[in-house]
Order: sequence, then C-alpha cells, then structure tokens
Amino acid sequence: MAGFTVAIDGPAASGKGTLARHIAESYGFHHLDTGLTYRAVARALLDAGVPLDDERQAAAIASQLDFGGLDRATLSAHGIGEAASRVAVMPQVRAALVKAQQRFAARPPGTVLDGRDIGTVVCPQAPVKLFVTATPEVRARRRYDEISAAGNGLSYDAVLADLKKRDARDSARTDSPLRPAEDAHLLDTSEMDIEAAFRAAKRLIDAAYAPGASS
Ligand SMILES: Nc1ncnc2c1ncn2[C@@H]1O[C@H](COP(=O)(O)OP(=O)(O)OP(=O)(O)O)[C@@H](O)[C@H]1O
Ligand SMILES: Nc1ccn([C@@H]2O[C@H](COP(=O)(O)O)[C@@H](O)[C@H]2O)c(=O)n1
Repeated sequence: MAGFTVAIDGPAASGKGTLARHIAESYGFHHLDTGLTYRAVARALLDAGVPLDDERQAAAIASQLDFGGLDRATLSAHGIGEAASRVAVMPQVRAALVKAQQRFAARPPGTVLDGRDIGTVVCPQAPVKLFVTATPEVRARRRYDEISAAGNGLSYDAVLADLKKRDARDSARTDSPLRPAEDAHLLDTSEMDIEAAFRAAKRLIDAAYAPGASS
C-alpha cells in the first residue's frame, strides 16, 4: 500500500525545505530533501577530484548513494549548491537518483519530498503538490541572514547573484527543468513568515488527507 505524498518544489532558498520539515513533523511523515542527494553526488566528485561533468562516474556514485547517510549540516554549505546544479543537468544522474527517490516516496504512512521535479517527475501522482516561491530579493535576504548567522562572509549581492544563476540553470536544463506541475498549488511566501506558510500548506493537505486511508 503506497503512503500519502506531499510533493514540494520551488527555486533556491524559497523555504521549501523548512516547510517540508514542518509538515513531516506535524503529520508523522518521512521527509526527503532531494537537493541533498544531488549535493552528495557533487561532494563525492569534488572529494575524488573528478570533473563535475563526468556523467559516467557521477551516475555510478548516484546509483550507490546511501540516502540514510545524507548529512544536511555539511552538504547544505552554500558553495555546494552551485556544484550540485551542474551535476543535476546530467540525465543518467537524475535517472539513478529519481529511482531511489521514488522508492523513498512509497514509505508508509506518508512522505514529504522537496526539490525541483517532485511534482512533475518523481511523484506526478502525489495528491498534494506545492510550488513554493518568493521574490529573488526576499530569498537572497533569507539565505544571506542564514549564512551570516553561521559566521560566513558572503555579501548580499553575491548571494543574490548565486541564486539567480542557479535558478536560471535549473529552469533551462532539458531534463526535468524547474517548473510547477500543472496541478500544483502556488505558495508565494514573500510576505509570509514560516508559520503562515505552514498554515496555508496545512489547509491544502487537510483537504486531501485522511489518516489510515491509502492514496
Ligand atoms: N516563510 C519564511 N519566512 C522567513 N524565513 C523563511 C521562510 N521560509 C524559510 N525561511 C528561511 O529562509 C532560509 C531558506 O529556507 P530553506 O532552507 O527552507 O529554503 P530551501 O528552498 O529549502 O533552500 P534550498 O533550495 O537551498 O534547499 C532559511 O534560513 C529559513 O529559515
Ligand atoms: N529534485 C531536485 C533537487 C535538487 N536539484 C538540484 O540540486 C541543486 C541543490 O538543491 P537544493 O535544493 O539543495 O538547493 C539545485 O540547484 C538543483 O540543481 C534538482 O535538480 N532536482
């Protein structure tokens, strides 16, 4: 019996991961930040001194990735996002990761996956799809605050430029570009705090989710 899946997509630093974690905690669902899977492949290539565009080696790493060992604290470093988005253009890497992400998505009683292609490719049958956005300036401000609080010295302008560059690459790639699924609910959090975004998502989930029933 398949579990209930909440599919969350959106551009960098839109707040999709924060929202996904709140939903998972509130409903007792398993959460997968699929961005970490692309980041882990990029990290492994960088550590091994392998060029980021070596599709064969990248796909081999992707097909053996241990989803249980993804360490958000180290992989979420700002610089790895750029490397991950270069790795994420390669179809063989995506195919390997999507297969494992789909296995994860079937876990009972339910799952929340966040990324760029969850509603369109990984879980097109998900009963609830959210596309989380905010203006580039708001997203850059949030990410800048996060990076500054961690003691790192990037300027706001550098963060904004990085986010725009990564969003452009993610949206323009041929395989599984960043875009909302046709049946996704748009959630613009530019003027919402984390709690308001969660309340809006909860209304949509509660309208579709009956605990104990299969999806
Ligand atoms: N609605 C919100 N209001 C204010 N701050 C928020 C909101 N949502 C998220 N944040 C903050 O913005 C930053 C980015 O959020 P988060 O990491 O969830 O984004 P993301 O879309 O998952 O990013 P990435 O694509 O890099 O994985 C975090 O510091 C988070 O605490
Ligand atoms: N489903 C996904 C998730 C992520 N990516 C790529 O990984 C990069 C890093 O993701 P974050 O969510 O951690 O920022 C992202 O820029 C994408 O290139 C993806 O393609 N598909």
